[in-house]
Amino acid sequence: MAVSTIYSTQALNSTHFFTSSSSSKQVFFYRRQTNRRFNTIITCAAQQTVVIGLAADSGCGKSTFMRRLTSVFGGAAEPPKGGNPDSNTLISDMTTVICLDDYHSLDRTGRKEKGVTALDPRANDFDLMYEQVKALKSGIAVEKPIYNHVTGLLDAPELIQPPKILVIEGLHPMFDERVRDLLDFSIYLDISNEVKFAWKIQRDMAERGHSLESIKASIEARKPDFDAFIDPQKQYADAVIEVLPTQLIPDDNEGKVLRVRLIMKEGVKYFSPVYLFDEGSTVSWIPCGRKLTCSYPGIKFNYAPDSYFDHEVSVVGWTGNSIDWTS
Ligand SMILES: Nc1ncnc2c1ncn2[C@@H]1O[C@H](COP(=O)(O)OP(=O)(O)OP(=O)(O)O)[C@@H](O)[C@H]1O
Ligand SMILES: O=C(CO)[C@H](O)[C@H](O)COP(=O)(O)O
Repeated sequence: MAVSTIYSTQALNSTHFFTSSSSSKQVFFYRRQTNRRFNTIITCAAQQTVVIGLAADSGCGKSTFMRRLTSVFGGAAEPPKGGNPDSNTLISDMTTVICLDDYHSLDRTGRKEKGVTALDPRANDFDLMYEQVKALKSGIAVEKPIYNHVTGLLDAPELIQPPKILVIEGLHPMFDERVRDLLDFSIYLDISNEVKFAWKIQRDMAERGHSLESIKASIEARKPDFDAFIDPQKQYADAVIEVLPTQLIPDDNEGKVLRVRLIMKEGVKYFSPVYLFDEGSTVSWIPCGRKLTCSYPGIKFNYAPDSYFDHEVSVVGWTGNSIDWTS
């Protein structure tokens, strides 16, 4: 039996955890609460690698979310020491995050020649992805390829040792059934088009030197493949985080205040969905205006059972000023 607490907030009466086990090998996580209200330290004694899948389109916050996730498990996440400076891998005390872009079978030129995007399964090697994730899960090191985002080429492989927690993040962690079956837990970041535009435009203009027009064109060009190959994966996720524009501020143009829905599958082994106040009930909560530091109603929460792709889920939703997980 294993327990890992991902997040804990006293205010919401919520403890979010998942567990993993097998008959022959076991994984144990122990939670030690610190004095700080929102801080949780996790230690882990693992005999089998736990595999977490995180799926989302480009610019939808995978790296940002991953930084928060790995920090919950402890230690700073850094690229492999002494390795390729353009490696996409991040290693911390307990986790290794590998980016599934490394399984692109076609480099940038190859994709251009064949007229396919990186989202297209034909541009990715799912056989190798499956073999390597399976090996790591069984405790075997692998020589994983590197897709170099600076040059657009496939670089020499890097050695990846089996970690306690392996996170596979990228466009397709739940696309191939064999890879999907290796996941102990899966998360899909479902970012609405408006928010995706805002995040990607701000990042790609500031950090990657792209023009507004080229960013818009790239999002549009990817859309058919996104709809065909990326978006459908959310049906398989144990948790979906939907990010939408807020409805709290009428005619909001800034797009800084967001509305988030955490959709948690019921009946997932070792995963207990969080709830507000009373499990199974339907709750809508607007905190007292006198206690808010912003204009009323600055924040709103709700919680209810629901259905999602034919399965039962619990949904916690919130909108307001305090939901930026980038800091
Ligand atoms: N929760 C959030 N709130 C506000 N902004 C966010 C949030 N998550 C991500 N962003 C912003 O969106 C941009 C893209 O995020 P990030 O780089 O994490 O995406 P990504 O999915 O890893 O992208 P890529 O695959 O293209 O490298 C960043 O500028 C980041 O600051
Ligand atoms: O969707 C992506 C990653 O999430 C990238 O577009 C894909 O990996 C190709 O990379 P590049 O544009 O650097 O050639």
